[in-house]
Amino acid sequence: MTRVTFHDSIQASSYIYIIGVAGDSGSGKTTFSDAITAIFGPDIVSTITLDDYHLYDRNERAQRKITPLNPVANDLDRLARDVATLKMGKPIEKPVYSHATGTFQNPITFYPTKFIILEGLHPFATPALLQHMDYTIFVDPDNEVKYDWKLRRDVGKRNYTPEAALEEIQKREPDYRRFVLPQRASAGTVIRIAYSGYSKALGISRNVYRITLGMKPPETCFEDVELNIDLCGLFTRSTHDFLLECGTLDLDNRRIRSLTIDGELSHETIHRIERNIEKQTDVHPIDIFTGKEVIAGSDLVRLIISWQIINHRIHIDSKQLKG
Ligand SMILES: Nc1ncnc2c1ncn2[C@@H]1O[C@H](COP(=O)(O)OP(=O)(O)OP(=O)(O)O)[C@@H](O)[C@H]1O
Ligand SMILES: O=C(CO)[C@H](O)[C@H](O)COP(=O)(O)O
Repeated sequence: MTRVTFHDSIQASSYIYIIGVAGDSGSGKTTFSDAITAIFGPDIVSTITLDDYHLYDRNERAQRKITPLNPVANDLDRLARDVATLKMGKPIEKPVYSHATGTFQNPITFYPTKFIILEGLHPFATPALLQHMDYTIFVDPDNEVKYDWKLRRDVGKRNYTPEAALEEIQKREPDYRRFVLPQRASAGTVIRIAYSGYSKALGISRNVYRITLGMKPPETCFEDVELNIDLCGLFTRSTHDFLLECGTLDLDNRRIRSLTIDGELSHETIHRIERNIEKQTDVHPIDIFTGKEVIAGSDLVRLIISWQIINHRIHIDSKQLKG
């Protein structure tokens, strides 16, 4: 008898699963979204960047003295209508904003895939948007980390001078606090990123940060999660320092459990999680870590989040079958 795989059952189902990834500009949303795509496979995942829903181009924003973080500078009503259409399995005519020129291009027809990631400044900022979200993530780096990343990215890839990029960063901060940060309170998952407690240089040279993953208690629990720490290997083979800590995040008047990872773990430490995901998804091999001897916190967090999404998605199907 042929076994039905996760991919087959997802493809056969009409359910469109929406993942909202919110955070400031340059906070690492795309980096996390790309990892989810790599784990699930690009045939069933696509991403919409909400920058495409800006109402004004770069010049118009400057003239109106408004930042893109202000919801009124974005067509969030159109976005909510488009998400509703996609949820019904129908295509949309999606606007396109170019960061290379700071202007709009011709719209494109966007066909829904089974998982759609909406990443940007306001993916669940209004009730109309929030109601369509199946899974919500808020990416929350410390200002120090965020400013360093944004400066490097905007100068390197978006044609800003260092002075202009810095001025933009300072100008945006009040609007970030007022309009984007409040979404953290409704996010199911919060990812906090700080420079490593071992050394700041590790972030710049090896992408190693102190990552804290905060999660609302999940509707469905993980199956067979083992953080397979080989104690013998820890003393004989492990060459890097790392820290794993279970704690509590007090944020936005709520208290959630958290897992903090700092430093570099040997690949063997997370091997068992990878294998479990492969067993559940039939994606063989999940190789986002191929060639890596050591794994950092953001790698592990991407894996844990993907696994939680898989569990939640399977749960939706089983609820529909029962109901
Ligand atoms: N986990 C990470 N580890 C190391 N560097 C990162 C990480 N996340 C992001 N960065 C760095 O920060 C820069 C900005 O990240 P990214 O493009 O993912 O942010 P973003 O939130 O999608 O930005 P925007 O909304 O402005 O497009 C990247 O160019 C990358 O170099
Ligand atoms: O990253 C951003 C928001 O997520 C940008 O700041 C916004 O899209 C405006 O883009 P640009 O500065 O290229 O005109």
